[in-house]
Amino acid sequence: MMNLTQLVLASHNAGKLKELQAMLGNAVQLRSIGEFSQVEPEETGLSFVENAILKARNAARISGLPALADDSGLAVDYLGGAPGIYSARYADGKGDAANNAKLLEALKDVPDSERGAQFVCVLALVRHADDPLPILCEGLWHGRILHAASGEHGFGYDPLFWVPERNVSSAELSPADKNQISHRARAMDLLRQRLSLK
Ligand SMILES: O=P(O)(O)OP(=O)(O)OP(=O)(O)OC[C@H]1O[C@@H](n2cnc3c(O)ncnc32)[C@H](O)[C@@H]1O
Ligand SMILES: [Mg+2]
Repeated sequence: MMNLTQLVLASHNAGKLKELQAMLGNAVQLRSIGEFSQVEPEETGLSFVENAILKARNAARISGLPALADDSGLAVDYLGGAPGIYSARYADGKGDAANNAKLLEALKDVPDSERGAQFVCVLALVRHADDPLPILCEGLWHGRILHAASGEHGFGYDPLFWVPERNVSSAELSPADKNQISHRARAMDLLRQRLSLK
């Protein structure tokens, strides 16, 4: 279908690169878009799908290579699905710690029964910048927002995300365990099937 030995990952997030490369194993080598450009495209879409496609096209254009993008985020039930596609910018670009602090504040005094949340991941793969048929795969991971951060692994909102099937936070899972069950793992399973990898 395409030369997958040279796939560029359209992400400036080191945590994503690590997880996606671990999931792909030796089948495909991901090159970071950071090798080609430090400029991050503006994520102007209204959906995870639109932003994933936008990032993939931008990376393919800059690198001249097929590109994989990951647009992801945390949708909190009590907040009507926020921060959602704005998860990275929730605290106005001040970073993971500020995002987490803002989320805890927004859910202050909200009982466990109303703290449900989903991690969402959309992967978009384009063969070239103007590809008329991007491959799209999505994954959801259901959990609950904790009252305080816990755990050192992962990145982003992981310390606040309670994983009911394991009784730990997502940041308390080993990287290998997270990569078996996360939203990103589910999306990647679908992508592997679509590409006939495995
Ligand atoms: O757009 P790129 O360059 O890929 O990097 P980014 O970090 O800006 O990525 P997004 O725009 O997709 O925003 C994703 C947000 O959701 C968070 N997030 C996504 N997946 C996560 C995960 O597995 N664990 C914790 N937080 C996650 C992440 O920390 C960001 O705040
Ligand atoms: Mg982003």
